Amino acid sequence: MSTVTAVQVNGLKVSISSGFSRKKTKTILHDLDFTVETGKITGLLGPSGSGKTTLMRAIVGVQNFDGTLEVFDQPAGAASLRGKIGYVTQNASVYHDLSVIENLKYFGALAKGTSTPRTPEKILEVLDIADLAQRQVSTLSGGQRGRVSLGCALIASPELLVMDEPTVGLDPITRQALWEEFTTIAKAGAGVVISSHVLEEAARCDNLILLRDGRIIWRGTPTRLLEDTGKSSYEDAFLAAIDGVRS
Ligand SMILES: Nc1ncnc2c1ncn2[C@@H]1O[C@H](COP(=O)(O)OP(=O)(O)OP(=O)(O)O)[C@@H](O)[C@H]1O
Repeated sequence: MSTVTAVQVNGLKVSISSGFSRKKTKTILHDLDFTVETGKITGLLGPSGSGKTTLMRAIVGVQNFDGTLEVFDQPAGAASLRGKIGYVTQNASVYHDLSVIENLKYFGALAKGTSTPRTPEKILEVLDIADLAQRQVSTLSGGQRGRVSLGCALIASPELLVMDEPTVGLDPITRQALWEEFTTIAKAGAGVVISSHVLEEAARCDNLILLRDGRIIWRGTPTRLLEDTGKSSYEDAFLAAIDGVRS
């Protein structure tokens, strides 16, 4: 399978105005350059506040920025990208007063016209939530709700899937199942960008981008991260990289 560039970032900078007169400017992302390819999982790792969510928001087109950010050769946020990108936010974005199947049908209907949606039944099967189909979302546990939210993003068969800590707070069995699903999605040809706090999950990514204070401090494969830092665990390697190894 040939890979194509899903995301091309050059000189990306995000600044936010704050204060009473909005005269104070804080730079959140500094001059980032990287690419994301289809067919691969790109992991965004970094301490809390390092800029992972802001970067994902820029990729999906809901964050102002300076520099160049193209998704499938279109400027981020272009109308033509609608339906091509699935975005899973940290907080489950689903309708709590609808059932699981109603949510899936709704998001599937929205996707019609811009992509070829999967069937709700397929999503229930893939995410192993068929037994929850008729349940109202408000009655689900946090982890179950997260899976439904993921399902609502997956139903559009996005060509680029951007997920902000989709496995946070989930039990190891569910995490394992979801990572298998992410791998399947990437192998089927989509680009997958995923942020995570669980450093051992880094091993499941094809490429890693380590962020600190809005700067990329290291980029490469998981194996190279261990080699470059001389560590045997991703947790130690990450801490070593944060302490100063440069790509
Ligand atoms: N609207 C905003 N106004 C001011 N500062 C902001 C705003 N949005 C984000 N920030 C700041 O930008 C920095 C990066 O935030 P961001 O949420 O992107 O980090 P993160 O790596 O995703 O963090 P976490 O892992 O805790 O979710 C933080 O210092 C945050 O406080």
